[in-house]
Amino acid sequence: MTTILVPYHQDERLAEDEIPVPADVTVEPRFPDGDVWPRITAVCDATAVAVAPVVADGAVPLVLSGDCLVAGGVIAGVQRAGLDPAVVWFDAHGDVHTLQTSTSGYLGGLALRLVTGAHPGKYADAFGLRPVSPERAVLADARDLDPAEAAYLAASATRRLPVAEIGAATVPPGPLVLHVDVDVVDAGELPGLRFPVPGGPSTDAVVAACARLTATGRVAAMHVACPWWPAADGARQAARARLLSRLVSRS
Ligand SMILES: NC(=[NH2+])NCCC[C@H](N)C(=O)O
Repeated sequence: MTTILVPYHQDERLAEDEIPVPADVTVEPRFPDGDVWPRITAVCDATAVAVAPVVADGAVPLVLSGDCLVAGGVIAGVQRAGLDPAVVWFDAHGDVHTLQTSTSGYLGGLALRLVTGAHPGKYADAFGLRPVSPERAVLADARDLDPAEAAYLAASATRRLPVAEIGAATVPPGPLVLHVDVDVVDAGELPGLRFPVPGGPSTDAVVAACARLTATGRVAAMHVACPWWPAADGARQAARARLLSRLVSRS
């Protein structure tokens, strides 16, 4: 397995140990000056450049970043290797806002919607992502939807499933990209998240769902997004390292 670290939240570089995992490759994009969108898509493009050769070699890259928006880069890298993946999106949130519906302005809250084709001029087109059709995207958990997101999903082909129901038979056929925002895990087990949501599945349940999908042999790449604040102390840092190592090994 090749572990690719993308130590960014949007265009902000994270501190050295903010994603405590040993990495084979660290992605360092070259940023244009100015607007945040070309800077975000520079991260996605550099991620795709790192992912594509690993997939083309028949290996499964594991990408770790600080930000859900990196998912598009992972998917684009898998596409550059000649595959047409569906997406399983583990997240406490829907991430299906548009610039018009977001009430917070947090761009990570648009991430899945961007991957499925929203605002292509700002995102997908900039790094050659072919948007994933909404019926080839499944939301795992997404227990904290804003009203506009609930309205969109009620009419969308993107399905929502509890983590316990995620498995070979319930996800789309063909190759898969797994996107796991660590905030899918119950906030009580993972303090210090940017957008904590209680009432979620345990770490064990999330790791088991990822393991069920890995066992299908259809996982082409995995992205673990860590939108958390810097760890407040050593115990919290150690807990994060344990979570990531379990997700990486899916056991
Ligand atoms: N993947 C995430 N952490 N998303 C957080 C989104 C929170 C909220 N729904 C918003 O759009 O502002």
